[in-house]
Amino acid sequence: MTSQSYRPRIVALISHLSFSGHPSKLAQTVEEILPRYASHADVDVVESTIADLLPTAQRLEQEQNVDIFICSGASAEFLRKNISTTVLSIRMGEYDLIRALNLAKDRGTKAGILSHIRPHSELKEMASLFTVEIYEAVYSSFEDARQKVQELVSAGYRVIVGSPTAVELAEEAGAEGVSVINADAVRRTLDDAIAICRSRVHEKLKHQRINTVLQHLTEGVIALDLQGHVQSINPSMSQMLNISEKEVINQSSRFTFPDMDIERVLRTGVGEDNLLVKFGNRRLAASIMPIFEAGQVDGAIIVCQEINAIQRAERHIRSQARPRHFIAKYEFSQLLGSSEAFRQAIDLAKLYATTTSTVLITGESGTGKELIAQSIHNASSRRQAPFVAINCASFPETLLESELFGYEEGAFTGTKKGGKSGLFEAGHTGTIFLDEIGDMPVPLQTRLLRVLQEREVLRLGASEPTPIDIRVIAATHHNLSSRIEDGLFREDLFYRLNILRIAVPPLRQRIEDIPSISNAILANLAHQDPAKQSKTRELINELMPRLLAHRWMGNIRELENIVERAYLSAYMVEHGQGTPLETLFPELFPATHKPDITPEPPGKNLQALGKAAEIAHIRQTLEEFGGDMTRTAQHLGISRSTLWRRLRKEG
Ligand SMILES: Nc1ncnc2c1ncn2[C@@H]1O[C@H](COP(=O)(O)OP(=O)(O)OP(=O)(O)O)[C@@H](O)[C@H]1O
Repeated sequence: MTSQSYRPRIVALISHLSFSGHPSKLAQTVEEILPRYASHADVDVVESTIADLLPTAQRLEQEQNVDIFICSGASAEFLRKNISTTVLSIRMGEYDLIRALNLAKDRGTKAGILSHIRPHSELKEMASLFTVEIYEAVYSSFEDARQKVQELVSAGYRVIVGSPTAVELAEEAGAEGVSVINADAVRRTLDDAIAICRSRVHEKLKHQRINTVLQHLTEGVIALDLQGHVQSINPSMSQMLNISEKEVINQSSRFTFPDMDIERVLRTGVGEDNLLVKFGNRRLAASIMPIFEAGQVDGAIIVCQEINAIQRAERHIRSQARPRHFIAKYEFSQLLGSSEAFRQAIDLAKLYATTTSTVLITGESGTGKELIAQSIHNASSRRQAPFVAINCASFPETLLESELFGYEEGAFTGTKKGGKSGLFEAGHTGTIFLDEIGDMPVPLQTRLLRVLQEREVLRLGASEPTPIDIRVIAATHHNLSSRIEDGLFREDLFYRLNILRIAVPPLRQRIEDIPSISNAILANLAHQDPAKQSKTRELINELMPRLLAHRWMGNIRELENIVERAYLSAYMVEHGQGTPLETLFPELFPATHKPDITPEPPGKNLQALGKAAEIAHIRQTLEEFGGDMTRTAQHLGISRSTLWRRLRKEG
């Protein structure tokens, strides 16, 4: 129901000393004015004897869902005491009185006015205007009215002015009755009745709306009356205090909140905010606000929240705020390398991207572990959420701890106001990349294990953990098994991390990628200078045998460095400035690189050579043939793929 669609149900209940069954004059008057109410209210006229008044009203109450009864004088008063539905009395107005007095004047007699409960203050003045002697008798019940009429008639009052019942009583006593109730009085009463019904519905709907809000609020709310008694309590508050609505309604709030000075708020009308109250062993943040009605304090409202819930919400908000730098840049399509070994690693990574499990990436420094981690994140369902990366080897233990887990305000000296969220919280719903996990101090490994197991983090100095939803990708260049043996890595953490594993091959095990990766790095560097690009390419081609034979301890990072240097040197080399390549790229021409043993002449059966000598020999031959793998293989009497394998094994 809306307040617009609502139609008040009103019954005009007209009572008589005796009732013939024919509509009375008053009933006819009411019926005549009803058409003007037809569009916005349902009004019925019901007549009964005074003796039948109560049962009739009760029957109507049950059958018709009546909003308001309208009734005259003492009948209204009588009904009000006996039924719960609102009863409005049809009251005479000043104008009705003037007309009645005018009538009495025409009859040339003294007039008795019969008023129900309240006398008319202006009556005396009015009477002098009409030169009529009047007497006002006030009655409180029907029996009282009958007695007053008899007294007036005995005292010589021949005209009695009053309600329809007073008129009947006057006639019964042999006097003339003049009714003050006319169409105007009925109209006024009906207008009042409709206004009351509408404002009640409006209030009811307003209450329903407020109640719906209260029912769904996560904050606990209690409303108190002026005496501090509980008027209502919402489900959150019941749950927080672990008490049922029945237990507290109409009870003094003093027992519920002994720490709160509720009386002072009700007395002074000044509320209090940010209070800390204890309820059992729960800590609540509370505020109490006065409720004003027509400018006067009429009660108070208490709003409570669990401190832990506030802290949780605050952390959640912090972890939702995503700084711009928590973004993964790389995607699988940007990763260079088409060698079998690298493609196998990437295929695995792509497969892992479809899951949310923890991934452990192993491989030497500079092999692209972080790029693979970023690509997994960007190919996963978490791509819209943060990607947070931290190098566990580059922080001292205490700093790493606060970076990862955050801290509460006051956890140690120098803490920020409001504390600080750690990277686990910052990466909530996304991915955290823990680089160099093998270097993480053992005490932090224990805390990390807890995060992985419980999926919640405990800030330093906090008592309540914060739930988090985060995917962990860890990477290390260490051999974790030997770290475990040395007591530097927790075995249980290793098993937690080692769910999905990717081993990224070092560059020396995929030397077939060197030409294409160098080209791609160069194209990226020199895309605005094609001439210089081709000069650099010539230089790189010249260096290629040495690039293929190099040990690449820094992997792609090192290759990037060499290509950059080649780019910067290409000009000098072209202009014959004479700087020998050995000087520009000393790592590619190591003096120590010369094998300790004198190599056998080319073509000698490889089986006869020791392992180190074998590799040295292969490298030298490769150099002699300008990096040409096919000719090198032919010369050595092995297949091209064996040649690849031998060079890789060296790594
Ligand atoms: N497959 C690749 N394609 C393109 N660039 C690569 C590739 N692998 C590595 N790189 C380059 O090498 C650099 C180092 O890569 P990355 O940081 O991912 O290596 P890492 O294995 O995580 O090294 P570290 O263990 O030292 O942190 C990157 O900046 C990137 O430019």
